[in-house]
Amino acid sequence: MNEEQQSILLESASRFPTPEGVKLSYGTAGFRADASILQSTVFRVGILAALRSLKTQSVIGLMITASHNKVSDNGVKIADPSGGMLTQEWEPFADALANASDAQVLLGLIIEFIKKENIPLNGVRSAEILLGRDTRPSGESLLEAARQGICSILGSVSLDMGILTTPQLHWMVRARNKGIKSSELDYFEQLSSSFRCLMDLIPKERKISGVVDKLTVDGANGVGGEKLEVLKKMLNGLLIEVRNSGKEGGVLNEGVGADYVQKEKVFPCGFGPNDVGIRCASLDGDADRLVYFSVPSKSSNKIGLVDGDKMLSLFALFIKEQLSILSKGGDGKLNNYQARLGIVQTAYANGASTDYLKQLGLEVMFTPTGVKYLHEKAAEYDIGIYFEANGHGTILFSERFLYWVEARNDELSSLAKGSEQQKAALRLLAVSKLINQAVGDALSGLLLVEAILCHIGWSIHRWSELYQDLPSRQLKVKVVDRTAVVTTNAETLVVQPPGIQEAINAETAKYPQGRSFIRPSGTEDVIRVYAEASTQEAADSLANSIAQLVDRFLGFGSSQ
Ligand SMILES: CC(=O)N[C@H]1[C@@H](OP(=O)(O)O)O[C@H](CO)[C@@H](O)[C@@H]1O
Ligand SMILES: [Mg+2]
Repeated sequence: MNEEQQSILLESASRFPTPEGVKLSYGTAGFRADASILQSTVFRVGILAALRSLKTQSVIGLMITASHNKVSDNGVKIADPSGGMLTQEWEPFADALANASDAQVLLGLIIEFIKKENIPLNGVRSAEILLGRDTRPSGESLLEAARQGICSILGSVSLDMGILTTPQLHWMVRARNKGIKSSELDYFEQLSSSFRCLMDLIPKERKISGVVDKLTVDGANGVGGEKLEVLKKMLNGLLIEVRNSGKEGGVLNEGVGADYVQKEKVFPCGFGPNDVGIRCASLDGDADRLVYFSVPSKSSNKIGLVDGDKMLSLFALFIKEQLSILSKGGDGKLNNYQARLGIVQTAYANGASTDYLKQLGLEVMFTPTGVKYLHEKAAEYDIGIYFEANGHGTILFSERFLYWVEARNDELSSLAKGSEQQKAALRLLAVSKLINQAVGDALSGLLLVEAILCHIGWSIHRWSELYQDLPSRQLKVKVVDRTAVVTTNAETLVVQPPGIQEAINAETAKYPQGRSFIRPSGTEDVIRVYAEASTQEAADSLANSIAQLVDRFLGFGSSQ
């Protein structure tokens, strides 16, 4: 870095001092905090994005959002060239940058990192960053801070893509780096045309009227509702009513949204007793999470929740069926490919969903919590389906598999045009275009659910009855130091502190179908407790006992 570059960086960094006494960390979801203290963090993430772009010689994304958090919060995260999350190897550098005490320290860190990573400051390509933000009022000024950070690395270019859902920005970064059409309109066109394609491929005898009745969506008063209003006009054969689109004056995520609906298991604002029986869905604040629900009775605000596990099961059923149809065709040279279909869950997946998936003969893998882990695992398969119970997930198709399906489709076009095999190939290709390959995406997930329900002629109730969720309970426990808990085996076993896992085992063994685990949260200063058992009372009681154990071993009254 020459002197001119250094003095530009120093000058702009001095305009973004760090707030006193704040330590931030690039967790599972990037940096998040009250928006009023984030200017310097976002500025520095702008620098990080520019360096990442130079290092990879690719386009990088920078998204300003705090997802399902309250409206006064905000956050910032990076999309890597593939459209996925920032590589975990750079997270410590992100932490160091965000917490550097002043401009000089910051400059020192950057110079050292450029050297260590061998980042070409004067490479063939200069840095190029796509910027997106959700609807939070603080987004505009934070975006300006990001731009200043990017500009402080000489020659870097930032492109403001406006208000977007998080998955839209990830999708654009991926498309741009692949050299394919990458505008917001291209996104809508790809989703809507692949959805129409799936609908056109529904077998005539399965087109049961009345199934594709209207879908009613809670937009969390955020960006997802706004975008769905645009997308729904481009669809055929599906009626969508958006409530809480943000235009009605409701507050982002307040009593609305996928996180609220999934955690509280009650209907969101804007829904009520008149909605008994209808098919509803809820997006989170940046539209990367989706859950479905129905209102079972007029007399209560309780809902029937259809969560990420059930979406995963529906997708798995459909993909498995298409693969099986495709493998039945005896014709052609290309009919002997054994596609590997893998399912990825976390320990929070309801045990009944895992049993169901295993009964279908599917390979189910577990990773720690956080989509970056699930995504990585799913990418090992020809088709990898991953979901967190809270509704974040997608289906990944390997390049190799897609290449084969394209070739098989071409072969079938001449050998067996219009056959069931060819239709299955076309459906798989359409799903790979509809479902976001970069990251979980509520809008694309919603269209795939709708197309599949229509294809198999299922109501939300039939879907919900796929299996019966085991009663479960989640609790949070405040402890002295949550990092004292060290887990293994996809967070299902505790190895530190000694003795606690044995105590958990002994407690869990008392309950029929009992399962429980504890882990330190990656986004809150708590230990999370999860328990499942054959009845709700038993799950509650098991969770309470485990919480007491946590308190005994790690709480403020403990001797440790
Ligand atoms: C139990 C739970 O829902 N945990 C969430 C939550 O992580 P924790 O590490 O549990 O705080 O936030 C993550 C980021 O949004 C999300 O990926 C994850 O599923
Ligand atoms: Mg989100």
